[in-house]
Amino acid sequence: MAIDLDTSTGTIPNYIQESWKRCQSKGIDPATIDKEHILGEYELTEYYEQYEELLYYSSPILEDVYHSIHGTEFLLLIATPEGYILDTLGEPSFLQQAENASLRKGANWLEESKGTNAIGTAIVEKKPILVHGHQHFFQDNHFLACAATPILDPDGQLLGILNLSSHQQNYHPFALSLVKRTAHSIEQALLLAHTQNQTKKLTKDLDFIYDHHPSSLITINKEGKITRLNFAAARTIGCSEQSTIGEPISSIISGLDPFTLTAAQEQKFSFKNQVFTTHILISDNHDQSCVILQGETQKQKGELTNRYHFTDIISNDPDMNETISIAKKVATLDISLLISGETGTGKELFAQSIHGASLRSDKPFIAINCSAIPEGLLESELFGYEKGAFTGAKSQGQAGKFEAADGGTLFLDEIGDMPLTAQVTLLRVLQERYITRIGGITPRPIDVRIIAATHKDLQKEIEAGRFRADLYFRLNGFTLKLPPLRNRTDLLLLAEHILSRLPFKKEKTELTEDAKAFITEYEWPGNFRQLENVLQQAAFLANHNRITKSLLLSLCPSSTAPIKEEQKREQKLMSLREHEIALIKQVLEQTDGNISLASKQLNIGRTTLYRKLKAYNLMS
Ligand SMILES: Nc1ncnc2c1ncn2[C@@H]1O[C@H](COP(=O)(O)OP(=O)(O)OP(=O)(O)O)[C@@H](O)[C@H]1O
Repeated sequence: MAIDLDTSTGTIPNYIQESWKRCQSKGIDPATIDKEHILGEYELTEYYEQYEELLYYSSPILEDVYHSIHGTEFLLLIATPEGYILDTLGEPSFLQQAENASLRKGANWLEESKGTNAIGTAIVEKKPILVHGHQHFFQDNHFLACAATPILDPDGQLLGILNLSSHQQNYHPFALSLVKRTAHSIEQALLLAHTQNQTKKLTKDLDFIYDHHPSSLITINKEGKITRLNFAAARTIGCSEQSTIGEPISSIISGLDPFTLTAAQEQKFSFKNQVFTTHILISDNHDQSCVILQGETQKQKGELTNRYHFTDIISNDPDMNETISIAKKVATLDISLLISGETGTGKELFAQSIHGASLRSDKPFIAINCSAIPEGLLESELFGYEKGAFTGAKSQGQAGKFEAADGGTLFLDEIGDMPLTAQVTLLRVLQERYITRIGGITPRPIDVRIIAATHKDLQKEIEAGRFRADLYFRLNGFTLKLPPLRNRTDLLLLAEHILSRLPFKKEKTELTEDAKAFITEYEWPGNFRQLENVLQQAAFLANHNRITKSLLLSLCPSSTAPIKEEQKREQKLMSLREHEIALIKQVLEQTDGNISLASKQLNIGRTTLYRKLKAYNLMS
């Protein structure tokens, strides 16, 4: 039978006429439905996955609708924008007829397959469609009355079609409005879920920004107690998050009174030898305030401020404790000190702590690394120069480290690497307590305490003619020897300390029993710094916040087992050395030879890097 396209009666809606024309132009025969393709289980599952969200949020709503119109002969269904029916819900008495007409899961109801029909035409028109009886293009479907409407996703894109079908005799005039209201409820549910996800994501992003913000951020409640702090704040105040949450901010940061903080006014206070400015952000409900601490580094003429104190030295080792108590005593005596110890044993930590406990603590602590400065420049760095003293000199001249440290402490790191000519000048300065800038004639009095440090055996250096004996005796008012990690009995305490103040980790990281055994037995050639590096990396990589022995082994180059015997140690040091040389070369290449950048990437001090470059003959 041909469809009568004479619509002069005006009873056929336009969208039906348009659809009929589309079907005719495609040559679809209204008398025969083509052999249709019904999705198999596998294909259907793929669609279920693709439209999981639509099905998840629509099914409880469809259940509700089903119960409210229960008893009438109808079928509710959800179809994809590709026309495939994904889910059906209906009265068993009508279900069989519907199935016979292919209103079932996996069937396709695009106009191309089924001619004019509510699902297919709603997909084309993207609006609610009612197709009644003979308005269906195929004769076999004339018994149906179907109302369908698009379901849009939160971005307004077509996500699916909701359709209500019944026998045309049972057609209810409210069918279309029911379908529209139901589709609207599904869209609302999708929108709500979408907004909640967005909010969650935003909260996550804001959390990330808070945690990783370079400023120190501390959130306090109305009672002035800390409710949250970020990594920078934990570093600034030197406490882990676990130990500070719930504590009054004034007990953690003495000098900061939370009750006098206002958004309008900054407050300045002094903490750990630094001046901090607070800015405050007050949240809407005034229950939580975010305090921003901004440190103003007290750079007093020099380049390095005193940061460490004796309280920063972690130890439960009898020898180390003895060294600390001696250091505390000699700190107040205004004599020169020599600190010896392997790399990473804490020489600079001690030097800063001694300065902090000395009568000079309010004056500068200036550090200079004698191995890091090219031989020809060391003297001008130490003693300064007058204008025009040499090519490239600043026109107004420059004060040296001795002048910068005036009244305070000058830390001469790696003194064993100081060239002999500079040793002569240094000795003269220490004897006369005057310096004369290079190229100048005016002697300037200086009042500086010298703390020198070395990882070398200076006695051997003297014997080899590389270090002046008279300078050694002048520097060595007292010698502090720092034990290497392998001789210490408190490695687990150090490890726990390092793990408790990880800048990037909030949860507690634990060591398994075999990891603890490994830590106490391993040789740790890089001492504290190596232990710290390895544990930080391990904490980062650990599964379920548990550091295992095998993880530590993988991070300690060339270590397959704890190494105690001499022979094994030799072997390890050899391969460690090779590994290290390759790594240093690679990083230097990547950083174009920039020592600061390279040392940062290698996570070692500039001093150590210079020393290694020298030792491995890598200085070009
Ligand atoms: N007992 C300790 N307690 C806490 N931290 C320590 C301790 N010993 C060393 N450290 C830390 O180890 C790192 C290395 O210390 P430091 O720079 O003082 O060593 P160093 O002997 O001067 O090293 P280098 O010879 O390579 O310059 C620093 O981050 C320091 O804070």
